[in-house]
Amino acid sequence: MKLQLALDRLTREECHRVLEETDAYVDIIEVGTGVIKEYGMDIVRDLRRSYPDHEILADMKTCDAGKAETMQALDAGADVTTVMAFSSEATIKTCLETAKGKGKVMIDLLGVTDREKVHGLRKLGTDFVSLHIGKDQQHGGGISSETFSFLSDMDVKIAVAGGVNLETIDVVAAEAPDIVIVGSGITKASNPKNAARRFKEAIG
Ligand SMILES: O=C([C@H](O)CO)[C@H](O)[C@H](O)COP(=O)(O)O
Repeated sequence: MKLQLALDRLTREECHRVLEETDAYVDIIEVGTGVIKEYGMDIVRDLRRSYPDHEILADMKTCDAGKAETMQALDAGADVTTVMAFSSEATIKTCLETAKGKGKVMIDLLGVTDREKVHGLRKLGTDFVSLHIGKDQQHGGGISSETFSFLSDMDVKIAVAGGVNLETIDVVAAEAPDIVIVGSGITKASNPKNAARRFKEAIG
């Protein structure tokens, strides 16, 4: 299991500050959608330069213009970009084809409740998805073991995101996803370094 740190709702300086404290425990640096909206591809290039040995995911949340947005992210130095599962098949196929040989595409299942949709994504060539409970949905609870039943028996690489905290990490880790994504559980902690260390220890 890998730990992905989601940098969301932070200034450029705060992104650097959090990473200086936590990088030893983080496998994948996620440049969050809001941070990209604020600073553009420049922040992806910036973090690529500062962290040449880390995997970097640009959370583009692409839903159209798949070729241009995938190239933007990968050209800026991201290893992984994201596309929304609810996008058209044409967009998802374009993202997958564009990234071939250059990087990876994670398909964000935010809002998807139909397992047939995931079967359809598999037919398009998807092998990497994220189970995601969005920020605005988290008042109903974050990720739990029930979230994982949605993908039971599906042969895909799974990342999981959405309000994962130190109280829920053991339940999440027990489901053994490939990647656990944590944002505010680390970035808003009183001691981000300590929090990152505890998440990393919990996922083994
Ligand atoms: O993708 C995310 C969300 O949609 C905001 O852009 C977050 O990175 C993801 O939810 C993880 O953050 P936390 O929920 O704060 O752990």
